[in-house]
Formats: sequence, structure tokens, C-alpha cells
Amino acid sequence: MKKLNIGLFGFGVVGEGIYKVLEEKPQLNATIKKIVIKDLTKPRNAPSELFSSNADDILEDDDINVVVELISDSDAAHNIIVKAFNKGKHVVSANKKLIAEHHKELLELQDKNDVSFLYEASVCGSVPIIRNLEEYFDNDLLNYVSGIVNGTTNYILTKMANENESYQDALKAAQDNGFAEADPTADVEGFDAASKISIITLHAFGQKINVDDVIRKGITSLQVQDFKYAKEKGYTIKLIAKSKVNPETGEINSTVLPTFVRLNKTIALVNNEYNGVLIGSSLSDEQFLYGKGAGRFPTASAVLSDISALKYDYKYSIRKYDNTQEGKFNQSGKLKAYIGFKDQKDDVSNLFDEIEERFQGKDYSHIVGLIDINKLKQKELIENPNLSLIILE
Ligand SMILES: NC(=O)C1=CN([C@@H]2O[C@H](COP(=O)(O)OP(=O)(O)OC[C@H]3O[C@@H](n4cnc5c(N)ncnc54)[C@H](OP(=O)(O)O)[C@@H]3O)[C@@H](O)[C@H]2O)C=CC1
Ligand SMILES: N[C@@H](CC=O)C(=O)O
Repeated sequence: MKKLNIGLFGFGVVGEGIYKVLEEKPQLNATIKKIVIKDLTKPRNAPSELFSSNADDILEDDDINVVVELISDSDAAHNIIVKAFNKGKHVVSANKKLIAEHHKELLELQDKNDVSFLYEASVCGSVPIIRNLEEYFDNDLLNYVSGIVNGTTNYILTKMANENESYQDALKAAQDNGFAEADPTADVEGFDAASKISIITLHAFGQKINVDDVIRKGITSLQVQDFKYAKEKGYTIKLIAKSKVNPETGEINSTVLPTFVRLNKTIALVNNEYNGVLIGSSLSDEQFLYGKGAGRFPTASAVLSDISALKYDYKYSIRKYDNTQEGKFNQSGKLKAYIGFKDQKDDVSNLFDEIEERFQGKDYSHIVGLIDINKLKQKELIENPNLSLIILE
């Protein structure tokens, strides 16, 4: 069996998790030879001789054939991975921000250096979405991939909707549990989910969307009145990431938006840090993948699966992706949306093509109607913290 000598970058929530898991699995024939972290003075639950703060202790060691990159700094991670590839090392990473930003370059470098780049943990933690899209759905015609891909926001929304917990308390608990990013803005403003849907879109549809082109709004503008509205109407609120193909034009609409989900829908049952993804296909209709999307051991399980896959030289084939073709994203379509606001000066009824419902209260008002996807790209709508934008499915 091929021997894997691992250089591990990062010993935080996930890094320490994979260290512990590998310690308990000697049969895997995978050994962590060195761990590079940022702060050498921190106490660690592993022998001190394993640690270094010098990346070259891994990258320049010819005996190390696998780099497992689990750090919180995506720029530093980019340098590490590029150098690792150029040194002929395989790379396993969980860093969705870095991957979504440099996907094309990293895939090219992987091929040029004839190594493997695996990143199952970067999307939906323990849920094997990438491997399924790559292998199982390779020949199936997919229409959409849609669901909950961020554990932190789903944890917060669950606590707010079901336990009347405050946003701040729920966020703090998500951080304490190790679900949130080092800067939780990435979670709560939807950037993390946008990176994940970008990665999913490449593996599902063979098209690369830049993270900035995903229509994105996070959960920070949501108000108690929105949760009250949801309850009255039989919905819950979820942050839904979606890429959907228009069968007539081939164009893809790619969004990360708070969404009212009917309580009897599968996605409504995905709570706390769990993630759930629906895969819509012409042949098999709809399938559902579900599991823990964040946290130490769920994420370590996906990293472990990638490390074991290296034993048989596994590599994503990415057969659907043609890097010479530019995809068409978010160019046309209408969505049914609810917009809530406190102050009448924030009334954006002019943005709607059709208005179905309007409520003007003393403290809070809302409008429901059809809105063109091009209007959803407007910064005045997406980035206005006074507007609560929620899609109706
Ligand atoms: N937490 C989760 O549930 C999930 C996380 N991920 C991803 O996994 C990665 C790691 O996340 P997580 O473990 O939560 O993060 P943590 O913040 O818990 O740990 C980050 C680790 O990175 C190290 N680090 C930061 N900058 C550098 C650097 N420049 N050079 C070397 N080491 C560095 C830190 O060192 P030090 O200890 O010295 O501070 C620390 O050990 C991220 O990309 C994240 O997005 C993916 C899926 C789920
Ligand atoms: N912060 C992320 C961690 C996993 O990707 C999340 O909450 O989903």
C-alpha cells in the first residue's frame, strides 16, 4: 500500500481533528510528519517536535508527498498550495474561499504537475457532494443544485426561528462550537456559501462562476418581523445557495439568498449545523444529500476520505468542465421576493415588476412580488442593511 507522508498546515478546529483521527487509524499508512502553524507559542495537544512556523519545513521536504492545508488565511494557503504542486506534492484542502477564487489556476497546476488536488471538505463539511457530482452524476443531466451549504448561518437561523434566541447569542454559540470562519462575516454575509456554490457549479455544470457574480445576500438584515411573517404563513427561513440551469438558453442563475421554505419541504427539516443539498436531474428527478456541514470531526471525516482516496491515486476528472468556454450567469429570470423594511424611505416598490402583496405597518412594512434578477444585482438592494430580502420558493 502506498505510504502517505503528510505535511499538515493548520492545527485549529479541523487540523487538530484530522491529527486525532489519523492517530487512531494506523492501518491507513498515513503519517503526519510535520505540522506548520502560525503561532509557535500556543499550547498544542500533540508532541512539540512536530510543530514549526516555517512553511518550507514541509514544502522543501522531499519525503513529504501530501500537503493537507487547513489554515484560516486564504492568501497564505494559495502560496502554500501553488508551491506544493510545483514540488510535486498532492494537496487536500478545505479552503473554499481560496478554491473558489483560484479554481481554474489550481486545476491547471494540478494537471501540469501530475498530482491530485482534492477538496471534499470545502463544500458542506461531511457531505460527499463533490465526489457525487464528479462520479455519480457525471452522465446525468442536472437541472439544479440547491440547498443549505453553510452550517453557521443554518445554526443561527434554527436557533432564532425555533428557540427565539437572539442573533448575537446564536452566532456566539456557532463560534464556540467551531462552526464559524475565523471572520464570521464570511458566513453571515453569505460569502462562504457563494464560494461553495461556485465550486459546486463547476462540478455540477462544468461552468466557472466568479464568487462576485453570485447574487448574494446574507442573514444580517433579517428582522424578528420576518420570522413572525414566516411562522404565520407556514414557512421557515433558510439561507439557500442555488445554481439552476435555464434549459432554453443554457444560462445559469446562481444565488445565495435568504428564502422562505415551506415547513413540509425536505430543506425545512435541515437544522442547526447540518447542511442539505437537493440535486435536480432530468432522469432521476430530485435527490437529497444531508449531513453535518461544519465542526471538527464531520469536517475531518471528509479530509480523511480525501487522504484515503490518494492511496489509489484518485483525482477529480472534471470531465464536464471546458476551461475555454465562458459560462453565462444571472442574465435573465424573475424571482418571487419579499422585501421588509422599517422606514418608508426604504420603500423599493419601484424595483418590482409585479406586486402581489403589500403591508404597511407602524413599525415594519413589506412588499411581495416578482422581481427581475437584474434588479437583484443592484447594490442599493443587496447591500442595503435596512432591507430584508427573502425569496419565496
Ligand atoms: N471549522 C469548520 O467547521 C470548517 C472549516 N473549513 C475550512 O478549514 C480551514 C480551517 O478552518 P478551522 O480549522 O475552522 O480554522 P481555525 O481558525 O480553527 O484554525 C486555523 C489554523 O490555521 C493556522 N494558520 C493561520 N494562518 C496561518 C499561516 N499563515 N500559516 C500557517 N498556519 C496558519 C492557525 O495557526 P495558529 O494555531 O498558530 O493560530 C490555526 O492552527 C479553513 O479554510 C475553513 O474555511 C471547512 C469546512 C468546515
Ligand atoms: N463556516 C463554515 C464551515 C464549513 O464550511 C460553515 O459554517 O459552514
